[in-house]
Amino acid sequence: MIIYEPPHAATEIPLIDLTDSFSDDLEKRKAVAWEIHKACVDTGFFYIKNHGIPQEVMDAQLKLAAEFFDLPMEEKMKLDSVQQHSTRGYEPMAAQTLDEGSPPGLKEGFMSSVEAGPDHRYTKLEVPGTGPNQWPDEAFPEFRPQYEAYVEKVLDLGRHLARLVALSLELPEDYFDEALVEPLHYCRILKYPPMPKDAAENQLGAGAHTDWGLLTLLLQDDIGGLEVRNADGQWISAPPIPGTYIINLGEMLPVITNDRYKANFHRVLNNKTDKTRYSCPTFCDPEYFYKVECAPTILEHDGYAKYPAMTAGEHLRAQFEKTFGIAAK
Ligand SMILES: O=C(O)CCC(=O)C(=O)O
Ligand SMILES: [Fe+2]
Repeated sequence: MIIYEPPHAATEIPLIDLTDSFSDDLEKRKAVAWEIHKACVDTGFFYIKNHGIPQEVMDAQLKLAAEFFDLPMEEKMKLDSVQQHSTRGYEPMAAQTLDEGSPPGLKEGFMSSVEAGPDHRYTKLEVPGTGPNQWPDEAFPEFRPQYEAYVEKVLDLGRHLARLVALSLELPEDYFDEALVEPLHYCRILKYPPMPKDAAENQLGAGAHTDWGLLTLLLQDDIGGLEVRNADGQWISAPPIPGTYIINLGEMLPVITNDRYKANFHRVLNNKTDKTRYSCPTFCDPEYFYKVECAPTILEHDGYAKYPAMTAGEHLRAQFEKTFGIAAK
């Protein structure tokens, strides 16, 4: 029975070893799921190690990010995401305001999502925000194949984590499988330059926000700056730990769990070093039409759903429109 426990005010983000989660022994997988359960209740954030993605692949993705942002501005602007209302492609510096009332985050980005060509069901159904990705094929032909191979690996890890989350909620292990056959994913690379001397007092790299979907798998380099808000409202640091991913829960998990699991606020501080920070968050979210609703194990216990069900894709789209100021289409 999954009872409600008030969260502890964590002072650090737990590090979970995934080795046993790949075991054939269900009890071993459940033991890892229990660690995840505790982290989801308290912080909604945890590091994972021994997750199966080789260090070389992680390093190569961050190197690819640096090489992409080094392209001439003219090449990057050919992929401008906001101009094309697609949210895919290049995100110029300071294009996104995650924290209303604060200056836009001082970061530059690139994002890919589901590759929806003319025959894709999303295109046929005119799903908002859908379409093909924008790749720098001419200026940087190696970029797309490497980026896509990385996304595939991370989404596999996302599916694996979703199975552990299902176990952690006493649900069938495959509870989220259908939603994640073709996840409505977003993979971003982000560049946070050293902060200019004249930056506004409240300038951040990325303003405080909660992520919007199911699970985020964040790869960060060794510069640091990510902070997470704990149950007491204090900001705690999520420093780089080599070889790990930081996993955090998006806004769908509180809906699924009647708030047992947290989608905590996080932000990226001013980059006060003289080096550029690179990160690569991948948002592993359910397919567009998936109905996000209170899970049966929770409903059985609580007797009611705290939130109305929502369609995964509609929720994500609304958040894109809000933070990038894109006109709804
Ligand atoms: O760059 C980071 O470390 C975090 C970025 C982030 O929180 C996001 O893109 O949602
Ligand atoms: Fe985030």
